Amino acid sequence: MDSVKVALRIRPFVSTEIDSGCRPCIERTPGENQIAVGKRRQFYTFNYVFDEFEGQELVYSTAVRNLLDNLFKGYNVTILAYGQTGSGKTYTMGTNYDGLGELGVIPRAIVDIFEIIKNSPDKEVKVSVSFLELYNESLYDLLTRKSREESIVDLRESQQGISIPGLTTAPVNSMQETLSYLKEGSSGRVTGATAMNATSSRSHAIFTINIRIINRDNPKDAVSSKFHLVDLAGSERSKKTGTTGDRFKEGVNINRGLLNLGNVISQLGEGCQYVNYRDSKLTRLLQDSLGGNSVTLMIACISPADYNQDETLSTLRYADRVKKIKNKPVVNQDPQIMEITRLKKEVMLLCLELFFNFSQP
Ligand SMILES: Nc1ncnc2c1ncn2[C@@H]1O[C@H](COP(=O)(O)OP(=O)(O)OP(=O)(O)O)[C@@H](O)[C@H]1O
Repeated sequence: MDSVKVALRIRPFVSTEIDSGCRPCIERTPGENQIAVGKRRQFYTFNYVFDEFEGQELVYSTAVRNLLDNLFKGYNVTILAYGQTGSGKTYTMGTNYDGLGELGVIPRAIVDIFEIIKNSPDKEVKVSVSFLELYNESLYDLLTRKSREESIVDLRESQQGISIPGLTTAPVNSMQETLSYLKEGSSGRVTGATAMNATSSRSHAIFTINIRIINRDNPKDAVSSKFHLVDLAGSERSKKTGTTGDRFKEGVNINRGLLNLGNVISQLGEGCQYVNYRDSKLTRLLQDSLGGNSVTLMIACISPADYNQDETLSTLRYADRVKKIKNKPVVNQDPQIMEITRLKKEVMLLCLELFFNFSQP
């Protein structure tokens, strides 16, 4: 089993691209999961490629449905939608679910999870959900009834792993109930207009489905897993998105989080003993779902337009780094051990500094 897979999704041209006379810059190799970009024909291959003619059902049934098996076996599963602003992440994930139109990944997965539970009478399955927004390095609980200012929560790290005290974790018993939480939470997410997308998501949205499966014949036989469905904020260049002021600051934070995520992913790929999860909230939050006992799918979303070719190439390079992780090493994430290593490094540096100071004539 590959623990990391990458799917590429090319969205259709949107009306603004058609109106401004954009030309396609992506060519798909027929019958292959491969594309060529631009006049120089730079080739990229992924586990899956979905072009503009392939809809939500095909994306879900090909790349996502099979991951649910892992979830029910006790693996943490993470799906990350990555791409520049306006490339189709929210559409693909179905994060802004309103019950209308073609369903994205999250609502389809919810439907299937409850179908699996219905067909497993020998198991008692407990499901709960939470919905977080990471905006400007602050975490907001999207399911709380509190005011926006009071809905800020924070991460706590202990030997048991990462926890978020005070986060609403709502037990759910049906598909309808779960979908209503998705709908309720997404209505509170921060959006803002950039030159590239009128309702650009300015935050990372993380919808989490927690599952506990207990064997009715043997209650000691139980497994727990987490399904993180992450709609990342758009990677962007402020010049192109035309952002200034608050929007610019948001952009800086978004890009920093995505850069750290990329670094963590590279370190996992290189088999590094220590991984810098601590550099951003996004990576700390996803720590137990990126390393170790987990399965990850990245859906890299791109626009087909030549106007966006540079951003498309940067998304493809990012996705290519992710693809290189074949099987994640089980990484020592014990915060105490990481802290000791950090302290050891500091002591060594201090000793060196002292040595050089004293050896000066
Ligand atoms: N595969 C697709 N088929 C049809 N329309 C699509 C597809 N993907 C995206 N779109 C449309 O493109 C527009 C931008 O998509 P979306 O808002 O999902 O982008 P995004 O990557 O989430 O942007 P941001 O990062 O700014 O939030 C929307 O109008 C959406 O409906």
